[in-house]
This record gives sequence, C-alpha cells and structure tokens, in this order.
Amino acid sequence: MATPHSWAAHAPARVDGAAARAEALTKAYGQGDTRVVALDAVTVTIPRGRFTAIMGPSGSGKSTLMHCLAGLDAASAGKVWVGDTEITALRDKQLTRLRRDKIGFIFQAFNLLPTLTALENITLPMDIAGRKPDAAWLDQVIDTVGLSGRLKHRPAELSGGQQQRVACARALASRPDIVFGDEPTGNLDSRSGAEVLGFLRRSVDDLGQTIVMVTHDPVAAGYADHALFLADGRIVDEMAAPTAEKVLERMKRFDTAHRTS
Ligand SMILES: Nc1ncnc2c1ncn2[C@@H]1O[C@H](COP(=O)(O)OP(=O)(O)OP(=O)(O)O)[C@@H](O)[C@H]1O
Repeated sequence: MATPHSWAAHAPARVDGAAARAEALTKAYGQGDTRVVALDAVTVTIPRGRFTAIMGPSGSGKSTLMHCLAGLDAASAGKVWVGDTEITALRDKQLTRLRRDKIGFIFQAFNLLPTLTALENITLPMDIAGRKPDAAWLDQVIDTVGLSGRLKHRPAELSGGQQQRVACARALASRPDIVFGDEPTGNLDSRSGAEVLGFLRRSVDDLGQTIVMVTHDPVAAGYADHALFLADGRIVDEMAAPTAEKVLERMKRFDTAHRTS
C-alpha cells in the first residue's frame, strides 16, 4: 500500500505557523485516591497544512489530548491555542462558536443522520449555523472525496467507507482551520480505511487542510507527515515521515517497556 515517503514530498503550499498548540497542558480526572492524570504538562505544536498522527498505547491520553486541543474537554491546567486564539481563556459560548467556525470533527462512528441524503448531511452543520457553503469549495471537497455520483443517496444506501467519506466532507465543508479525527478508520475494513486515509491525505496535499488524527493503526499513521507518541500522558517521541513499518517498530517498544515495568 502506498504511504507517504517524505515530509518534503507532501509539503503543501501553505505551511506557516501553528494550527494549534498546547503549553504545559494537564488534564486530571477524579479526586483523591481515584485521581487519574490523563495528560501531564504536555507542550506540543500542531503545524498548519500538515497531517499529524497521535499514537500511543491504550490509556496513554491520545483522545484526551485531541479533546483538549479541540476544546471538547476543559484543561485542568496549562494553555491551549487554536490558531491565535487561546481557547483555555474562552467562555462556553465563545468556545462553542470557535468550534463551529474553525474546527471539523470526524469520529469512529460516522454520526450521519439516516433520513438525510449525503449532500444534506455534508451541509447540515452549515445549515444549522445559518451559513451558506462556498459552492466552489464544496464542489472541490465532494470531488476530492469521490462522492459526486452518490450525493442523493441516504447513509443506508452507502458502504461504510462511503459513509465515512461523507463524514469527512461534512468536516471539511465549512473550510475549518483544523480537522480532528478520532480513530476515523476504526470501524472500516482495510480497503475502505485506505480510501478514507487517501482522501485525508489529498485534503492536506491538494486543499492545504490541517489534520490531526488519533489512531492505533500503524498503517493509518503511515499516511501522516508526522507522528506524536504518547505514553502515560506525556509525549515521549516524535517521528517525521512515518511509515507503517517504522511506527510498528516504535509501538513494539511500548509493549516491551510495559512488560518489563
Ligand atoms: N471521563 C473520564 N473519567 C475518568 N478517567 C478518564 C476519563 N476519560 C479518560 N480517562 C482516563 O484518562 C486516561 C487517558 O485516557 P484516553 O482515553 O485519553 O486514552 P487513549 O490513549 O485515547 O486510550 P485508548 O487508546 O484506549 O482510546 C486513561 O487512564 C483513562 O482511563
């Protein structure tokens, strides 16, 4: 399977600054004896116009990091910025607006509305926000996801991979600054997963999108420009131009460390 070979080969035109960043980001759940530190003073920068994969063993804090960077979960300490906006300083209403206008989400479950067509699902968040989609951009997104012939179909008439491509198009339709994916291929067979990952890759290369994806799958991480590795709530390693093989090797070292600790 083709995976990106080098960072430079996939560099899009727009690679200026940080799409998001965190400084000493700490997230703890619970109190006293039941307190769990899911993120322990994480400092990280998500580069604009790149595809970043977040990897690590189960329970290492991947989803928590994504949720805090996306403003879905509040930090216990530290600061988070999306673009130039410090989201840890925003009130709920401002945060909701920022999430709606600047961030796209793709989840493991496709979360499509069964009664709406593919096209209606894609434009739903913008319809709710009372915003008109940019027609040229929407055409480009639909073209990139390869759904042009299926826009009138309802989710039940689409394969899992096609449904997730609708969810990808929905995340991109409002032209967000950053798209977060939490195991976006977790419910797909490997062929459908490859389709979705290929689309995410193209949205970075052709549309200049910024993507952050949490995944367990080394093959999925091989589509990214850059992988971050979390363990016990800390970033313990980074890898430029990851390949499935290199990521698998790195993940095996976690297993060994776990067995010997
Ligand atoms: N709502 C919560 N309440 C209490 N503890 C939580 C909560 N959410 C996460 N945790 C704990 O925080 C730690 C990090 O969880 P997180 O879901 O971020 O890990 P992960 O790397 O995404 O795991 P997985 O790969 O299994 O999805 C874990 O120990 C988890 O049990």
